[in-house]
Amino acid sequence: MIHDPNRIYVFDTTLRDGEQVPGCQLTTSEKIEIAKELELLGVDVIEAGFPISSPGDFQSVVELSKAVSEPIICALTRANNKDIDAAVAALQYAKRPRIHTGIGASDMHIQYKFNSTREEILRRGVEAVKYAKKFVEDIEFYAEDAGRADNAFLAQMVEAVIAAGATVVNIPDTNGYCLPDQYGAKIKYLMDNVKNIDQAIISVHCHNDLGLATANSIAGIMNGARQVECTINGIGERAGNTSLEEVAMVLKTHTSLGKYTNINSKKFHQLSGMVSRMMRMPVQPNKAIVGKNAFAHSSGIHQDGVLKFRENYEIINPEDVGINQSEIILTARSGRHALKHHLERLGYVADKINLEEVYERFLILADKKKEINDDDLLSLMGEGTNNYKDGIHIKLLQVQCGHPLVPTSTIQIEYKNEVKEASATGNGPVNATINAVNAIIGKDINLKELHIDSIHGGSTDSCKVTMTLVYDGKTYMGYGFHTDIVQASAQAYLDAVNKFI
Ligand SMILES: CC(=O)SCCNC(=O)CCNC(=O)[C@H](O)C(C)(C)COP(=O)(O)OP(=O)(O)OC[C@H]1O[C@@H](n2cnc3c(N)ncnc32)[C@H](O)[C@@H]1OP(=O)(O)O
Ligand SMILES: CC(C)C(=O)C(=O)O
Ligand SMILES: [Mg+2]
Repeated sequence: MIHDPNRIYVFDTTLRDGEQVPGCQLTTSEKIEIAKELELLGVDVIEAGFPISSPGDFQSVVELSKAVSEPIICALTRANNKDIDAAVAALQYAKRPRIHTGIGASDMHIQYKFNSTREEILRRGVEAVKYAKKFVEDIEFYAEDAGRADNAFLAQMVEAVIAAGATVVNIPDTNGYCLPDQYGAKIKYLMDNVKNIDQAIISVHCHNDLGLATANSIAGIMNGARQVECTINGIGERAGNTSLEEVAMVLKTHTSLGKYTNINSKKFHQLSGMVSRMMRMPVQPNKAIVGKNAFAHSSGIHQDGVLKFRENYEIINPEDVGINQSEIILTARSGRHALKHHLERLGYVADKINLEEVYERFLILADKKKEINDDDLLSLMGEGTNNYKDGIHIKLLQVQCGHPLVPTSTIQIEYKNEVKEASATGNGPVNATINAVNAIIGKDINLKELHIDSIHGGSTDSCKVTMTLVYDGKTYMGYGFHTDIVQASAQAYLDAVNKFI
């Protein structure tokens, strides 16, 4: 244990509370894969399962104990000997085992779940800690539904279980009921009123029924809790648990709080995807930190602001959570700055583009489509007649080909208000067309690569032509779209030529 009071221990319960969610059950090997990633993430404790619950969960705790060396491996039990025996057996290979036992602490649970009394429940909790302590040194006690429990009784319970040997005491807001100031005050009450509180670590375990799990956890930490229980992507019973990535980033972003964890946040993006895929549990797009849109900007004013200075609209550097860079999503709400940004990314030279004209057509397309992707942009640039100020435009194109003709192309192009025409032959209609263009512009151009793809497939489809030209030692890309392969190729060639002419 580290004795710095500002070091917050991260207790990950993705594989226990997270895995309780319907449909999220994992095989042992999937659990091991996630556990190894959690170890690399830097969590301090991995709650591996509830061994009494099924032979499969028991075996998972056994195998995980063997596979993971650095974090503490924790197993959950109810406050009874049978559950604890199972946990002890499952943890036999753990290098640093912990038993997490406990019982309901609210009057609601005491009366309506256990049909019991405070005294009896307190006795059962203490007995469980004492029993578990015979086998494992590190015992965490949970006072279930502590969020709704009477503070004076809770303090009595916490003091008694610490005296019985609990090393960590978990104060769960099991039903996500508390407000942040209530929950913070509850932790403070315990810190101020439990005589032996310095002999244990207080842990926060908050559920998200009112969307307050992260806020409550932070409130608990700021009032003396030194361990936070959480899950990747915030998965867990009902509305979920506190999300690990949110708590870690709150503490990292607000350095003035003076608290820190051992978490390597650069792994968040990858690990969130892995947990989501394995548990078949999609992450909501607007989820903080790891949602698809957490670093995506889609309205023109924001996009302009981000492009000018990232921090105008980003409080977190995406690289800090494992995302290369934020995204500028083109929609009908985007402006010219965003459009220009993407066209430049695709190789178009800004001061050669007729931005006003392209933007006008972009808006018409964007009103019909939710999102404009690269193919749409290339299509807009390939199909437009006035995309380039002073650029070369095709006025006419005619080809003759087929067996046994010699492929011949005649092209008329307009450049700076002058129309020029040439004909040429080639080994095919595309080659003939390129030769005809070269005959007009008279430059030494090397066509390095040519790709022709249909966009969706089928002979009635539009095709996309991508060309790479080398001119004067520099490489230029060009794109063309058309249902006619030769027309699309001529467009792609001139698209690249317009970038340097
Ligand atoms: C807040 C939480 O997340 S707690 C963890 C929740 N996770 C799970 O429940 C998943 C694993 N659970 C299971 O596999 C099963 O429920 C088992 C194996 C634990 C128990 O199964 P069963 O014996 O069939 O009991 P069942 O689940 O129907 O009922 C729970 C029993 O445990 C008792 N119980 C509940 N919590 C506790 C506790 N902390 N300490 C002692 N007893 C408890 C209930 O009062 C009830 O007992 P009763 O039969 O005397 O009324
Ligand atoms: C088992 C306990 C810690 C729990 O998950 C809760 O109270 O939410
Ligand atoms: Mg829980």
